[in-house]
Amino acid sequence: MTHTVTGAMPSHADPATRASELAAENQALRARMAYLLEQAERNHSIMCRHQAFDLDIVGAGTFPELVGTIFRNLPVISELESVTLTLIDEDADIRTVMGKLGVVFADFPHLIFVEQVDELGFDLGRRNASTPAPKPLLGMYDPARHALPFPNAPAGLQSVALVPLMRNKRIIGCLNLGSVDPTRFTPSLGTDFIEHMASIIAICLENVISNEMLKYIGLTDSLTGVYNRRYLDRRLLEEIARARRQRYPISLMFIDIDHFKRVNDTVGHQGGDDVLREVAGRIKDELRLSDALARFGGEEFVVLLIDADLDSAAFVAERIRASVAGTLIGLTQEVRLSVTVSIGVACLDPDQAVGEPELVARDLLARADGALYQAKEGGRNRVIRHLPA
Ligand SMILES: Nc1nc2c(ncn2[C@@H]2O[C@H](COP(=O)(O)OP(=O)(O)OP(=O)(O)O)[C@@H](O)[C@H]2O)c(=O)[nH]1
Repeated sequence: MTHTVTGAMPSHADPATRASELAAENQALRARMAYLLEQAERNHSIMCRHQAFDLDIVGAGTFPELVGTIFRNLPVISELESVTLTLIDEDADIRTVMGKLGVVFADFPHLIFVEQVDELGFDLGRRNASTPAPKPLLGMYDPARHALPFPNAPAGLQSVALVPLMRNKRIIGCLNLGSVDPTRFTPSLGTDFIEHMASIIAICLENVISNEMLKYIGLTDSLTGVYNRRYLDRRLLEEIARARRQRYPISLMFIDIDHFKRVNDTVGHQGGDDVLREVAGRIKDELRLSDALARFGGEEFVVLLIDADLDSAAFVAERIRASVAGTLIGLTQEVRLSVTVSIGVACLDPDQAVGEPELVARDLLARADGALYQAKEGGRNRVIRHLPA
């Protein structure tokens, strides 16, 4: 929209003509003012929406909360038809950890992972510490060229901006913006605003990913990759509360590798570690996703089974026992070991789970541990249930 305003030219016309000229000039100035005001208000509103967005993403505490906020809010506040995010995840660490923390990637169809930075499509040349960050790529949407950043492109997509996400001179991914307006992203457009937005998103992503990684490390056993005791203690309290509310039983297994000292003595500590990893894997293979497996320390594992009574827990325990005992564990081509486990199982009946959750948890653990002791005493390589009195 353009407005032309008549300049204040001296007029030699008669007073009536002069008055009507001034009135027209005045009206044009008012229209111009109204237009500028409208623009200022619009810009102010965009600024406010972006500030609110920045606060939302800075406040996101988890990875799904952050990417969810970006995909939900950015298209609305920026009036875009498509917003996607590509993250570089060389060794699939982000996907592995987020998956273990319960992130369901199917919930985020606009989240794309690539292994290598050159898959993002920027002209990177030879980069070193002083090379400036690559500039955003703006231009017409090309279905073939933009298939990776826009896997589910909305109908009528016309122009796109691929904005690198930088952290400490390193490209961590790309923010992909798409519009049905062909003039929205043209190569000549200034990119300061979208670069600023991408820099905030990059900081938030890095923070949240580091936090999730730390959370994961704090809750898992570094040797076997299964949960650790701290996680299980916490989860057990939550599950006791939920089982009481929803009135279903939960069961707990104590699993201990038999004569593990002998294993260490025979194949050394490294070999013993390999056996621990293999046993953890075999236990895991027999469990449902909702069950939790933790290494409790040494050669002892605990499994928490949700919505499982004593019979079904003992059935799973028997499968685990058979799986460990059934196939030799191969440490090298030559060294193959026969390993067995003893398992104690106890169940928490929601009707009897009264009292402080900490005491209920301690009692359940003690009952399963007591059953394990009986399994050891009874000759090992067996499952013993703790029968309610
Ligand atoms: N390789 C390895 N060994 C461990 C680890 N943690 C504990 N151990 C060993 O596990 C063995 C446990 O031995 P014990 O508690 O005597 O029990 P056991 O030999 O398994 O005998 P039973 O449980 O009675 O069948 C000890 O030798 C520990 O040194 C570990 O992280 N790696």
